[in-house]
Amino acid sequence: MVETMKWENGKLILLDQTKLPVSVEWISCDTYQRVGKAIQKLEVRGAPAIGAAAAFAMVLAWRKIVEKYETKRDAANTSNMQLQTYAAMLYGSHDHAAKKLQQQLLKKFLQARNDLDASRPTAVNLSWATKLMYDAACKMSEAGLDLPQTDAELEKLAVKVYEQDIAKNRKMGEYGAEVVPEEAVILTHCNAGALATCGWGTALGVIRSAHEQGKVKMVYSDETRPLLQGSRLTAWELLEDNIPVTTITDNMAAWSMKTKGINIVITGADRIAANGDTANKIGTYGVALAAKAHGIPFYIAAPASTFDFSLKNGTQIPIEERNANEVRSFQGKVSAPKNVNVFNPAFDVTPAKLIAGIITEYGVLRPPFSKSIKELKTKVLREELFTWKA
Ligand SMILES: CSC[C@H]1O[C@H](OP(=O)(O)O)[C@H](O)[C@@H]1O
Repeated sequence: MVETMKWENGKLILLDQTKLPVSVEWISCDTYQRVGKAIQKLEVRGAPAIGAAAAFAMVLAWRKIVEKYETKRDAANTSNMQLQTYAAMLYGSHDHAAKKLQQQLLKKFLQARNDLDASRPTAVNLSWATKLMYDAACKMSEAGLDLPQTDAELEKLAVKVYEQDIAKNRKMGEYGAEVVPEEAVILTHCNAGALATCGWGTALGVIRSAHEQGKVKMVYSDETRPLLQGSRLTAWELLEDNIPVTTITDNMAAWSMKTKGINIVITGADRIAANGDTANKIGTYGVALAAKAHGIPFYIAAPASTFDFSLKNGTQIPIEERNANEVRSFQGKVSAPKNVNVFNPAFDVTPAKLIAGIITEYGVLRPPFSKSIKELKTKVLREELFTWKA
C-alpha cells in the first residue's frame, strides 16, 4: 500500500501528491515552515494526513527553537551566569532562570502552532494535531522535563498520531465494510484513501476492507475538479490495489447513479459539526443530493479527530477558498478567460439530513447525530488516547 509520509532521521519525507499519477517524487522537510507550505500546496493533503504532517512539523519546530538557544548558549560561554542559566534550562534544574527560558521556548512554539494552523482552514485535524503537541509541551514543562526529554516525548507523540491513524483507519474499514452491500457498486468523491491519511484510508479504507470480503463489484471515482484528486489519486490508488475502478467527470455522477446501479456512496470528511453536518471536498453536497434523489445511501467515513465538537452545526465550518487560477486552467491549459470572475471554494457542507451514517473507528454513527456524536465525544474524552501524562 502506498506510503504518504515517512519520519526518517529527524526529517519528514512527504510523497509529493501534486506529481501523481505521472511520477512518484518525495519532498524532504526539516523545518515546520516547509511542511506548512506542503500543506498549503496540497503536496500533502487529506484531513488525517495533514494532521499527522502537522504533528511531525511541531517536532521540527521544537528542535529549531532549541537549536537557536543552544547556539546562543555556546556564544554565551563568555559569561558564567548566562552559561549557568542555559545549563540549568538544558538539564532540567527547577530554578527561576530555567523556568523563564522554558516559557520563552513555549512562546515560540505557540507561534509555530499558529503558523501551521493558518496553512489551511477547513480540515480540523490540522489544529487538533498542533494543539495536542503544544498542550503536551506545556505539560512537560510543568512536569520539569528538560529539553532532551521534551524532545523525545514530543517525537513519541507525533509517531503515535501517525501509527494510531493507520490503526483507526483499519478499524473504520472493518465497521464500514458491514454497511457495504454484496455486489457493491460504489461512488466516491475526491480522495479519501491512503494518500489522504497515514495509510489504508477512510472512505477508501472501507472500500479496501469490503474488497477483501469480495463485496466490491465496481467503484466509480469522480475526477473532482479543479485539482482532480479523484481521477489522479483515487483511480491510481485503487488500480495499484487491483480494485475495480471507473473514473467519471463530476457532471456524470447523477447519470451514473441512474444508469450504473450504484447502490452506495462513501466519501471522506474534513470537519464534522456536533449535529452531523459535514464539510468535505467541493462537489460532495451535490453528490449527496443526487444520492438522496435516487434513494442511494450516502455515508461519510472519518476518524474522531475529524469531529469538531465545539461547532453546533455546519454553518460555522470555515470553507477554504483557493486561487482562482486553479479554475481558469485544466492540466496546465487555459480553460477560462484570464480576467473572468471565479468562485473556488475547496469544500462544501453536506447537511446531516442527507447522511445515512458516519463510519468511525468507534463504529457507525446513526441519526440523530447530535445524540450519537455526543456519545462519541464521551468515548473519546474517556480514552484520552493522545493526552500526554508525566
Ligand atoms: C480522509 S479525508 C480526505 C478529504 O480531504 C480532501 O481534501 P483535500 O484534497 O483538499 O485535502 C477531501 O475533502 C477528502 O474527502
